[in-house]
Amino acid sequence: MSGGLLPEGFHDRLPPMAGAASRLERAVLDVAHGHGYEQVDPPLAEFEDSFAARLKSGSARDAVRFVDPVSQRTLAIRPDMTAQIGRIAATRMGHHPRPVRLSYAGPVLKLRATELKPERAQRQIGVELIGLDSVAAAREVVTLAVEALRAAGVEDGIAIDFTLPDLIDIMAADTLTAADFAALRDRLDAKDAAGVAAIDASYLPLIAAAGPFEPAMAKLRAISGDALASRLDGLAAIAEGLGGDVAVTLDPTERHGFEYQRWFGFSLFLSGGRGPIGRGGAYTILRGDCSEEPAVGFSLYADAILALGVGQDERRRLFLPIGTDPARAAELRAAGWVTVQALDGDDTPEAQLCTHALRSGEPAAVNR
Ligand SMILES: N[C@@H](Cc1c[nH]c[nH+]1)C(=O)O
Repeated sequence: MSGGLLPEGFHDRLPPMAGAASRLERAVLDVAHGHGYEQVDPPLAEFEDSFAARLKSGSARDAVRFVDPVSQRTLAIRPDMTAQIGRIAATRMGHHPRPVRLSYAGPVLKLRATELKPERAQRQIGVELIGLDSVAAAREVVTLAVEALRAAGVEDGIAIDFTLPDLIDIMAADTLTAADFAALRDRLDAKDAAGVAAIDASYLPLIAAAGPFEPAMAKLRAISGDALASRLDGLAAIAEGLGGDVAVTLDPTERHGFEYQRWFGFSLFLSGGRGPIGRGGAYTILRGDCSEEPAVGFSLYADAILALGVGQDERRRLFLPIGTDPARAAELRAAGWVTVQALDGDDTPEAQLCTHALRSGEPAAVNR
């Protein structure tokens, strides 16, 4: 058969990965629940405009779209869940006192894959805190992301890279022509020092103000003067909440993957991984009545985390020969065993991928 069973970028999750995926999801949502975040579960697809217009600077660019034969309207499959959480907070939960703390988990579908991220069908697990984007709110969300990863079984190797997605808007929008401003953003995105210097050499130090957090912050403070002082103090306070075992870096002009995040954003990495395992930051929700509402949150990318082996517990399965007393079997399950009952006399522990077999009423390791 040509082309395989599934389109490129789609995959089945088999045992034991599918089990690891649901344990990861549970662990993250439980930590969020413990901090007051309650779960919402929006649908897989909705009106395209919801994705395009709910978040300031958001778009439906990444979404697979189709015309719904029933409503005759264009629907989009969600490429990201944050806009849906924003819609819920702004509409059906619009009357709730702020801040509102919500969590979510579910599949998303990207229109295009990239070389670094060939998967189109992915799963997000995240939280959004709606109504505030203060330093205290940001600090809560960032530390929650780290706590959730730890609860999911990540012991070490967590790294956070902070960015200031609207930094250039603040520093340069009023001082450059629109064309130069666009070119500057483009060259900074490409980290092209010669290109930046050709537009305005005074922005060149921004490229150098990247790397380990403290020295990069010092460089950025030196360049940016008073305009950014309060933001940089805020960022320092967020980073301070993380403790010494998280590697913190700053890449102040990084905008890739931060379409709608504004005053601060962050990418999460695990050592050994190729790309980010999550992103987050502060953004603005557009309410239907033209008013705006600040928010902050993060999404973890389950597939990227699972690819690093997180949450795969040792498989321990106990084979129960035919005729095993059901009461004894129940006792063993209550003691934590996974039991696999033989259904006929020909069945074997090996065929059932069992690590143990019940011999004379007690579990014994199967020699393989
Ligand atoms: N949903 C964003 C991350 C985010 C959540 N909240 C704010 N930002 C992403 O997946 O990249």
